[in-house]
Amino acid sequence: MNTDEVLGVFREAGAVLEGHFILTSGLRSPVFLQKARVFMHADKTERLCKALAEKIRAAVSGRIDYVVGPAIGGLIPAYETSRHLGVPAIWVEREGGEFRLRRFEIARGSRVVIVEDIVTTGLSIRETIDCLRALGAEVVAAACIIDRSAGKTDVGVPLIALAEYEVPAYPADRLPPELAAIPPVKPGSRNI
Ligand SMILES: O=P(O)(O)OC[C@H]1O[C@H](OP(=O)(O)OP(=O)(O)O)[C@H](O)[C@@H]1O
Ligand SMILES: O=C(O)c1cc(=O)[nH]c(=O)[nH]1
Ligand SMILES: [Mg+2]
Repeated sequence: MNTDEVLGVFREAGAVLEGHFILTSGLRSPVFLQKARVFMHADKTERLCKALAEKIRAAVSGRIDYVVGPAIGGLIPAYETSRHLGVPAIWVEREGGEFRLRRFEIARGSRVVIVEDIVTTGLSIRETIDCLRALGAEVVAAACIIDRSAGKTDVGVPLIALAEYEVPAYPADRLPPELAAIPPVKPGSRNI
């Protein structure tokens, strides 16, 4: 799938929101990709994640033991992508604000691929990598449906994006006036 097709799926699902959004990194943006409105549709999710699984297979040589999804946004795409890769899906979730693998045990040396929904700064992927490496896992790659940094983010492992879509994001103290005029909302689950 190319970027236009991926964005077409998001638009069709009403998942491209406009307003004033507080992102998980604290940055502010006039656009928010509400992936949940895509993932509520199994057919759309299957199409995206099958294509992402094919990109992962082409990019990663050697075995993949687990796909790991960072909750909440990564849960559904990680599960669906793992189905196409034929490997189990597990997830990290926040405990006291930090990602933990609370429900699973993995052997040291496990080769894992992280599957995220959206990447903006890569912060959430880097936190997931820290958690997995502390458990002795080898993070062979990270993947996402849409990379809002359009390839500029460095997460320290290869990042495989189904689509790259550059969207403006601003520090809170450097908002353009048209954005400052709109009351902000924070759709994500960090800190709630
Ligand atoms: O690359 P980053 O700057 O980290 O931004 C992307 C992250 O933001 C969202 O998660 P969020 O913490 O908002 O919560 P969610 O997973 O519940 O949507 C999204 O699911 C990614 O995990
Ligand atoms: O950076 C984020 O927090 C973010 C951006 C976006 O478009 N969608 C999302 O779920 N999170
Ligand atoms: Mg998330």
